[in-house]
Amino acid sequence: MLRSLSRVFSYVQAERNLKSAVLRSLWSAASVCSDFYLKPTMETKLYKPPQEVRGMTSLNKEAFTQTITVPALRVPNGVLNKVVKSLKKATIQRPGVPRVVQDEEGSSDFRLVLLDPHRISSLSSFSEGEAEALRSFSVVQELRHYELQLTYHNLKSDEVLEAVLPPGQDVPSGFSRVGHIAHFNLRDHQLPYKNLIGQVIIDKNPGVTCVVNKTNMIDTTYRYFKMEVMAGEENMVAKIKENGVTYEFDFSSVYWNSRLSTEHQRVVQLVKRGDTVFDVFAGVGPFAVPAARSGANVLANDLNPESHKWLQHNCKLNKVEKKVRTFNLDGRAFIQGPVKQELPVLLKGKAKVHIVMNLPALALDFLDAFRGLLPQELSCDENLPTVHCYSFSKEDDPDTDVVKRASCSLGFPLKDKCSVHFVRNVAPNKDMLCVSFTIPKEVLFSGDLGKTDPSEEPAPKRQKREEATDSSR
Ligand SMILES: C[S@@+](CC[C@H](N)C(=O)[O-])C[C@H]1O[C@@H](n2cnc3c(N)ncnc32)[C@H](O)[C@@H]1O
Repeated sequence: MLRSLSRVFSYVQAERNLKSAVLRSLWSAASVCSDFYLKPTMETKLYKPPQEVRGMTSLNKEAFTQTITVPALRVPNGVLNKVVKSLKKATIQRPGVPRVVQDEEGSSDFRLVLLDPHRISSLSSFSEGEAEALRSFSVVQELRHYELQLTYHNLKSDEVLEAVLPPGQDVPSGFSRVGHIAHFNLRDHQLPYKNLIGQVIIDKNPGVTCVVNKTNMIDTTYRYFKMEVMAGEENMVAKIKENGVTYEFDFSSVYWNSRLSTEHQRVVQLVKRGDTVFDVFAGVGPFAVPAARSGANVLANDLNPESHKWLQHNCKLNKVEKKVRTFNLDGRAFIQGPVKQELPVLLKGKAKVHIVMNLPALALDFLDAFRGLLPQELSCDENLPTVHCYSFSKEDDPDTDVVKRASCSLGFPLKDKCSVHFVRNVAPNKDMLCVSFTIPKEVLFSGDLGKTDPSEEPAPKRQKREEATDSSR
């Protein structure tokens, strides 16, 4: 909010120096015409808080206050709205700063329209369209100086952070948000300012009440990052909506990645009413819950007891607890237990069976759990389950890489019998992909784990399993 208005200096003197001939002709009809040249200091200071704030580690909002000078136009009330509309790109655009203020000469018939000094340094700065509009509304061609007090509240977060952090070092530019929690991956040089950064992010982002820094420590099994609160409340239980479904979970102890929402939706759209979904690495339910809402029967599993707890919670929250059976098992035990038990009946039915395996760092290695899962006498060609298995790849040809590794784990060549979907680039030279295929009957019913020859080279390099710096998990 504009705090104080100081003096208005009127520059009402004959125009001598308009640069553009076009503008000159547009404006020459007027008797009084002035040019407005901002002193360089005015221009450079406008969006930069005072030097004293440099190096501040504890936020002192008052230190950011400064008075700046901006150009202004005195406009009759009758045409005010039209003028503001015509000058949309020339008016000052600051959070909490009005574009129109009282006329300091005290006339209630006029208002001052504040202009952006980066755009308007003289009358000749107006575009032809703007100048034409001013002329048609008979606005007197005179630019005034207006002294405006800018405070911390009028600054954007990157302006505050650029002013505080050491010059030349990058400020944290972006963050991800999960409900009320903003999470950062701060660099070492930013750590001394972590409390201040957190407070600024809370102040400048409505709805953010907790800011955390994800440390480089990832829980290797359950895939959640260790994090510390930089500012705000310590409440880590987030409530979010993804594709119309509400989830709640403790962000500090389970896996969640908002960047997977499109992928969750893509897979769930393949599921029809009456189908069965086995979600081997279910997390807090972003495949399982919407699939159940679509009318599928779901068996969802996660090894992390906290994920399992929130998975159950989310089933209740979305009223699908009767459609979802939850398990707290290792993925292999889930495949060789509940999946193995349910499949024989499902194979005889018409409804499809989907098996989702989203643990990209390791899921391909779990595919061997399907080898000989069912006895030979149940062998059939119909209605074999479809697997959607996720993987990271750092190879030049990631599609070929994941197909090779899936084939190797299954002990069966999948080439030409699967599709690969690119999910997202998670780090430089590191992609996340989803390989989808029908489990070959030779795999599911072989009864012999060692006999089948994949007839393909094993992957040249094993994926490095842990990437502490990988924010994707
Ligand atoms: C990448 S997350 C995916 C979660 C969820 N499907 C999603 O898309 O957001 C992988 C999940 O697998 C779980 N997990 C890790 N190792 C596991 C294992 N051996 N067996 C079962 N679940 C496991 C983790 O706890 C985590 O919730």
